[in-house]
Amino acid sequence: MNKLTIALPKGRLFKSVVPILQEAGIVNRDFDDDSRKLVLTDEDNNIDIILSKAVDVQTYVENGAADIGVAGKDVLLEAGAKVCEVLDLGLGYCRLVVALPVDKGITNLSQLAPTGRVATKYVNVAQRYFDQNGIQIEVVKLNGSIELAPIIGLSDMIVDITSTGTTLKENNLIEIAEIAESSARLIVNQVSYKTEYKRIRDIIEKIRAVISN
Ligand SMILES: Nc1ncnc2c1ncn2[C@@H]1O[C@H](COP(=O)(O)OP(=O)(O)OP(=O)(O)O)[C@@H](O)[C@H]1O
Ligand SMILES: O=P(O)(O)OC[C@H]1O[C@H](OP(=O)(O)OP(=O)(O)O)[C@H](O)[C@@H]1O
Repeated sequence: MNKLTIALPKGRLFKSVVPILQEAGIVNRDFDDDSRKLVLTDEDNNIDIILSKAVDVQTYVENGAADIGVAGKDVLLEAGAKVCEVLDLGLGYCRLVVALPVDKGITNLSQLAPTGRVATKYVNVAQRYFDQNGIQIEVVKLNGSIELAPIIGLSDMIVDITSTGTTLKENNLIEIAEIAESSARLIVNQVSYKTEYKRIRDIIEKIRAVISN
């Protein structure tokens, strides 16, 4: 049996995904939260778990460095990675939205000026969305705390994910449009899906059984 490699995001999804893999019997061992190890081997199941930044999981999977991975749909939409998206894990639900300061008095896209400056991590998603809506934008790429940009005048609006809505609210921002919904997806390398089809299907079905319980 060949060794399979599963890439997991180190961040907020990790704690929710590991118990699913354990309950599905795909991995037996425990994973120490405090460990700095980036490759965790489960000898019994012949599986390596590699831990990467959430945005990088799809890169490992697309290039075959990992056979399977877990990535947010937001990240997949942004990267456009050539991977097989095989299962919605129903975790990490959030929405990609356009938001701007409440005090601008704008409540929907049609009230926006024909040009504007947008701060975001999701530059491709944002560009595509505004192109489709005939609004010319300049994108300012940021890597976090996106909500800060319109407050301090770096941008007119933002494209970012929202979940509870707390961050938008606490920074006096209002959502004016939803671009997409997002949740964590199981992704598979296109070649591995063919060469290890039976084993990977078995893994998918075991995970499906756990999450549909
Ligand atoms: N507030 C949130 N609520 C629910 N899901 C979220 C939230 N923020 C992010 N997610 C989802 O979880 C995925 C991973 O997010 P996470 O914050 O762990 O990664 P990250 O933004 O790359 O963080 P870091 O840069 O700290 O590693 C995102 O791609 C998204 O799908
Ligand atoms: O609607 P909420 O429940 O408030 O969640 C939304 C926030 O969560 C994410 O930020 P994260 O915590 O990943 O920090 P970041 O700003 O550094 O990306 C996202 O970028 C929003 O800022």
